Amino acid sequence: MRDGDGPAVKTLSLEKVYGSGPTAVRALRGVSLSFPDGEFAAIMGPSGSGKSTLLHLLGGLDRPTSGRVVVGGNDLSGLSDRRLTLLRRERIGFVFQFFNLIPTLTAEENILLPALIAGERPSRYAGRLEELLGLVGLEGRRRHRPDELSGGEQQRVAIARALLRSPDIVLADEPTGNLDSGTGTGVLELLRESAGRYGQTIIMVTHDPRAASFADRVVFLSDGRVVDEAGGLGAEAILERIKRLEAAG
Ligand SMILES: Nc1ncnc2c1ncn2[C@@H]1O[C@H](COP(=O)(O)OP(=O)(O)OP(=O)(O)O)[C@@H](O)[C@H]1O
Repeated sequence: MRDGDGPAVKTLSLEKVYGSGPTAVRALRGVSLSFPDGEFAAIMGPSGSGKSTLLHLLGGLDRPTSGRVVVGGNDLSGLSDRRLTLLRRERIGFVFQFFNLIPTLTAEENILLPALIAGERPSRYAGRLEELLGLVGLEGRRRHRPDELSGGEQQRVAIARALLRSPDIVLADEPTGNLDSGTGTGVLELLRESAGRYGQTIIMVTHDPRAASFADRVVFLSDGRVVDEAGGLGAEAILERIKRLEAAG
C-alpha cells in the first residue's frame, strides 16, 4: 500500500493559524518531523502547545495554513477532499479518548464497521476479526453492546476497529485518558505490540508521562514548536521535561 521508501509520515515546516487579524492563534509554527514505519511515538507538551492540531493535520482531518504533510509518499496538500477521504480510509486508523462506538452495534459489529464504510463485505475480515478479538482479549465479549462493556473494553473495541484494515498509521488522541492505570497499561501494550508486530506507525498524543514511557520516542511541543525529542525515557524523566516546559511557558 506504500509508495516509495520514505518514512510513513513526515511534516515539513507545518504552520497552522486559526482565525485572522489581532485574534489569530498560531497553533503550529514550523513543525518538521519524520515518523518511520513501525515507530510508536508520543507527542507531549503543555496545554495549548498544538498537540491535537498536529494530530488532526497528520490525519488529514484539517488542512495546514502552510507547510506539508506527506503520508506514505502522498503529499496531502495536493489531494482533493475526496482523495483525502479515501487516503484516510485506506491508510489511517483513529483512536480517540471518547470511544465513538455505535451504541446499537455489538463489539464485533463495531470492529467491522470500517469494512462496511469502505464498501467491503465484512465476511472478508472473518479471520482478521478473530485475530483482533484475541489481541484485545475480547473473544468473550463480541456480542456485547458498548453499554454492556467497561471503559477499558470499549477502548479496546475502538483500537481493534482502528486496526481492522491494517492501516499504515494509527493516530491516537489520549487513548488512555479515561481509563484506570491497569486498563491503560493493557491498551498501551496493545499499541506497542501492534507497531512491533504489524510495522504500523503509531502516533499518540498524551498528557500522561507513564503512557508516553511506552513509546519508542517522545516529541515535546511548546507553543507550536518542537522543542525536544528523545527515545527510551522513563516516566520520571518525561515528567521532569514536561515540568520544565510548563515552567518556561
Ligand atoms: N478551532 C480552533 N479555533 C481557534 N483556535 C483554536 C482552534 N483549535 C485550537 N485552537 C488554539 O490553538 C492552540 C493549540 O490548540 P491544540 O488543541 O492543538 O493544543 P493541545 O496541545 O492539544 O492542547 P490540550 O493539551 O489542552 O488539549 C490553542 O491556543 C487553542 O486555543
